[in-house]
Amino acid sequence: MAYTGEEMKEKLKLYSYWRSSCGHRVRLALSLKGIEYEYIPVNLLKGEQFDPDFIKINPMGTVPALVDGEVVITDSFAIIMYLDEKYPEPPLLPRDLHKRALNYQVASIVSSGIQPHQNLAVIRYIEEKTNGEEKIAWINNAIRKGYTALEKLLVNCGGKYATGDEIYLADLFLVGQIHGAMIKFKIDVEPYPTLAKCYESYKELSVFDDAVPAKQPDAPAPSI
Ligand SMILES: N[C@@H](CCC(=O)N[C@@H](CS)C(=O)NCC(=O)O)C(=O)O
Repeated sequence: MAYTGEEMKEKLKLYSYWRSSCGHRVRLALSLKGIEYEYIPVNLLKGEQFDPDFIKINPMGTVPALVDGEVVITDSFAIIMYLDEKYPEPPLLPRDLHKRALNYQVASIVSSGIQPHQNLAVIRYIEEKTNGEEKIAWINNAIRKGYTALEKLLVNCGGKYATGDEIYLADLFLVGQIHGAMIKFKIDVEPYPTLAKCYESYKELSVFDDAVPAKQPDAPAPSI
C-alpha cells in the first residue's frame, strides 16, 4: 500500500539533513510505508538548525521535524510512532509482546544510549574542551558499549532482521545508527555478528537504498 500526497490532502514535510541518523530512521519509515513527502534540508554544519524560523518549528534545534498540517512532531521516535498509527501498513511493531518489547528496547538504546553521545553538538563541545583524541575515544566508547548491549539483546532472535524475518522499528533504528557510524566515524559492526548479519540483509532492500544519506537531495554530488 502507498500513501500519496493526493489522498493525504497535503504532503507531509520532513525537515532533515542528509547525514542525520535520526532523519535516516524517519525516511526509512516513510519509504517502507510508501508515504510521499516533501524533503526540506536543514544544513547542520552551517548551523541552520539554529535559524529563528527553524527554532519556531523545533525549539530543541535538532532534526528531524515532521509537519503534517497543523501537527508538528520533533523527535524521530515520536514521528515514527505517529506515522505507524496514522499509516498502519506495514506495521512497525510485531504483535508478539516480547518481540514488541525488544523493538522498543533497541530503539531506546540507539536513541538515548548511543546517538546523544555522538551528536554533533556534544562531540564539538568535547573537542573544544579537550582535544580531537578525547573526542574520538568518547565516540568509540559510546558506540561500542551500545553495540555490545544490542548484540546481547538480539543474539537469540533468529531471522534475517533484528527480531525475525520482518522489518520492524528496531531495524529502522539499527540501519541509521550502523550506517552513520560507519560513514562518519569509521566504526564497523563486524565485531558484532548479529548486528552485522542484520546490516547485510538491509542492504538487499530497495526501500533501504532509497533512504541512504548519499541519495538525499542535500547530499553533495559524488566526487569523480
Ligand atoms: N531525540 C532526537 C534527537 C535529534 C538529534 O539529536 N538530531 C541531530 C542529528 S541526528 C541534530 O539535529 N543535531 C544538531 C546539533 O547537534 O546541533 C530525535 O531522535 O529526533
